[in-house]
Amino acid sequence: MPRAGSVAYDLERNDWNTSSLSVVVVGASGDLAKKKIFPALFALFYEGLLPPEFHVFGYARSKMSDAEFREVIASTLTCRIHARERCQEKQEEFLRRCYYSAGQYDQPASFQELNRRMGEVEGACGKPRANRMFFLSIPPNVFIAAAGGAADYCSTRTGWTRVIVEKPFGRDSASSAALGRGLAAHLREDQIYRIDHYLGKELIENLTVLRFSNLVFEPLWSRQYIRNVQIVFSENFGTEGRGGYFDQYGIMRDVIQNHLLQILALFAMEPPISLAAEDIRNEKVKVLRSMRAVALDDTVLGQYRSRMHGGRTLPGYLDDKTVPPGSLTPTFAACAMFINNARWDGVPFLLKAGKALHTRRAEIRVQFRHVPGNLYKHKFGPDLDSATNELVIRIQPKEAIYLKINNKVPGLGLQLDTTRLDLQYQSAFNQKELPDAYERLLLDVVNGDKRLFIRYDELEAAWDLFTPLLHEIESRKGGRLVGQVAT
Ligand SMILES: NC(=O)C1=CN([C@@H]2O[C@H](COP(=O)(O)OP(=O)(O)OC[C@H]3O[C@@H](n4cnc5c(N)ncnc54)[C@H](OP(=O)(O)O)[C@@H]3O)[C@@H](O)[C@H]2O)C=CC1
Ligand SMILES: O=C1O[C@H](COP(=O)(O)O)[C@@H](O)[C@H](O)[C@H]1O
Repeated sequence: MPRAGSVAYDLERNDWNTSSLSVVVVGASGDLAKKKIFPALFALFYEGLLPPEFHVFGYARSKMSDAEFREVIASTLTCRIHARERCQEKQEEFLRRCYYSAGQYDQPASFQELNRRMGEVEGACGKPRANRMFFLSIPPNVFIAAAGGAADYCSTRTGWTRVIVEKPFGRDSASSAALGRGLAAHLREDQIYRIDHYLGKELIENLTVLRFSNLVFEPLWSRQYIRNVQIVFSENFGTEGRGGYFDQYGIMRDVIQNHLLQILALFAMEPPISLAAEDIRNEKVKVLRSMRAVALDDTVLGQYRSRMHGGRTLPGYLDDKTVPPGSLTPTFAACAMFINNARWDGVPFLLKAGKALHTRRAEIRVQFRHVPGNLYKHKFGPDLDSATNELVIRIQPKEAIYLKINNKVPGLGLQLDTTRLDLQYQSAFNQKELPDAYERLLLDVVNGDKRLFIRYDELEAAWDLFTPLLHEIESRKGGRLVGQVAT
């Protein structure tokens, strides 16, 4: 999907001559804030993509002064911008705009104090309007309290207030609905931005461009030509200290129900009537509602065990000290899903995700049907599948789009081989690094662009597809895992 414009802040929606922007990171002492949010904000600032009067406020229970907070942020800025020209100078400028306020997530007085500090800083910059963006980077048990604190005591009176919510958005349909009601008690839907960072990845942003701006793909995009679609996520590292969170959720909730299902919806949707957020989200939700819930018979689950690699013993899931002993939580899952509509009837969408596998990779693999009455059939031997055309969209690493085709090997004989039409991003676009997904998504929130955020009804439809299976698995033997496999 093309961006609304190449400029950073959209003057049609935000007049930065008369307004300021404050970004509040709630849970500023945490892992996500340090790993993703601060580096992304700095990258946007470095690129000149944030408005002139821009400030960052950290909020968490940990006690810190502004100076200590700036040190924490400075230690996180080893991001993609690090080696760039004038990075040090820009960092110092960025850090001068950062403030910290300690407080509890459920205490009005703490949020009132945050509001007072924000007002002070915003007031000093002399702009009559103040816009505020909150990123709730905290565990789910304090989501609602913090959303309430931010909305009820820190909403701006002169501009917009927007709140970014991180996954997990509940554990099943009922808890997600409860979370939705909790948020709705404090915020309007148009203020809530449910982030799924996979939607901010470059190749996912490109998916609709590929489909809808090339004549060659869209006519093939249906059951008539596509045999199956595989959406694959694998990581070559395990939970590594995040077991406390992960064990409560498992790979289905952590990756498949959100990241992979969102990719599926974008991949399979009908052409939207425009690129407007609601038109795109209307089409995505139709796909989700046309799907049948995942069946246990169509699912494989597993958990990684310890294994040897390069002379080293890699820990198993249960060796992670943050994982409860004897846990049956799946770290690997594969499931076949089906869309009951005219375009996709009978085509399996295989969603696979696993931690601590051999490689780190995320990709979409589209396998086409065999060529009817293929004149060269005898050249392929008995395994016609090896001659299947396949379109691969590699989301990460080494972003690429390639199409496997059958081709004559040059020379006098008639030998066929499978080769690739290959678009490798690094060489094609001469770009050493792509912006991180959080950069794109944070900028979208600043611009009020919701195309890449999850609407409430999409979330509801997504949980409806997985809740029966998750409940069935968890009711078996009081555990969460059906089978155990070594990676
Ligand atoms: N880390 C990641 O890679 C990803 C995280 N997420 C989601 O983002 C959110 C933040 O993640 P992450 O930064 O890893 O989380 P953390 O566990 O690091 O928690 C963030 C902050 O919240 C406070 N906190 C932690 N536990 C509790 C608790 N039980 N009660 C109240 N406050 C608590 C702590 O701050 P203090 O004690 O100072 O108040 C902590 O620094 C979560 O919802 C997570 O699921 C989503 C995708 C990826
Ligand atoms: O949301 C999550 O995503 C990460 C993978 O993100 P990536 O951008 O590094 O591919 C995953 O490790 C984590 O378990 C999950 O919560």
